[in-house]
Amino acid sequence: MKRIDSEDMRKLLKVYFIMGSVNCRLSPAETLSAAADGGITLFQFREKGPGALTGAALLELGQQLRAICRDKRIPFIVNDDLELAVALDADGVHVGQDDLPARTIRQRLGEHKIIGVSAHNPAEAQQAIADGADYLGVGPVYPTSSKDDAEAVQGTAVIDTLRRSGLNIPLVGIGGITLGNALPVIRAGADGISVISAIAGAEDIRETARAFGRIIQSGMLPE
Ligand SMILES: Cc1ncc(COP(=O)(O)OP(=O)(O)O)c(N)n1
Ligand SMILES: Cc1ncsc1CCOP(=O)(O)O
Ligand SMILES: [Mg+2]
Repeated sequence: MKRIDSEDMRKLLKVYFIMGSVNCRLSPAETLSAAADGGITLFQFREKGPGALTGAALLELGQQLRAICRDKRIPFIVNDDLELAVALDADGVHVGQDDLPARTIRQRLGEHKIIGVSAHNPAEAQQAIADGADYLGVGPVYPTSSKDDAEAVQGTAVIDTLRRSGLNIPLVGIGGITLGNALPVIRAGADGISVISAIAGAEDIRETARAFGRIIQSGMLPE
């Protein structure tokens, strides 16, 4: 099977929801099901941070969330952990600058899986593309409390810089994105937004996911 087409990738990135058990107010299964009902377009299982599950419990949660994604027809990406991704038959893997190189992931998974790479500047983006990345995660755009070791806040300027340098690869902005500040990320050139807390911690998860979709689709804030 062949690599995902760039235009199909852009569609999947519109509302990219990321979470693990530590991010959830409800159970992870309830959280993901509600977000899926609200129309998220891609999901990343990121079991990370204080209190994160390991071993059999990690695998069990991964299997549960993977099954929900299959049922709702949402592609399932695993953060960092290539072996977990293989065990769960994930649709792809996301890696950062301190993780396994995208080239290694591509060699192991083959052409048909989705590979995402975090990039903070044009040089990292170029390397990711050369290594076979299908999309980039760029940020943190705004301050975030969901990642202790996040790089410095970059604002939307970093996305603008990447696009002005001629890079056309599908990309999402990430970090501190809310319903109120998502539009500038899209206007700077991102194909979508990637969100943990604004969806996982929302009072109404389904409606919040739905509202993100409307904003990204229309390019406008609701009345
Ligand atoms: C879509 C997306 N973009 C960026 C990241 C961050 O990846 P990384 O820099 O490896 O940090 P961790 O998430 O592993 O802590 C991401 N996970 N997803
Ligand atoms: C994983 C990650 N990478 C850069 S910022 C971030 C956390 C995003 O979480 P939130 O949407 O809650 O700010
Ligand atoms: Mg990582």
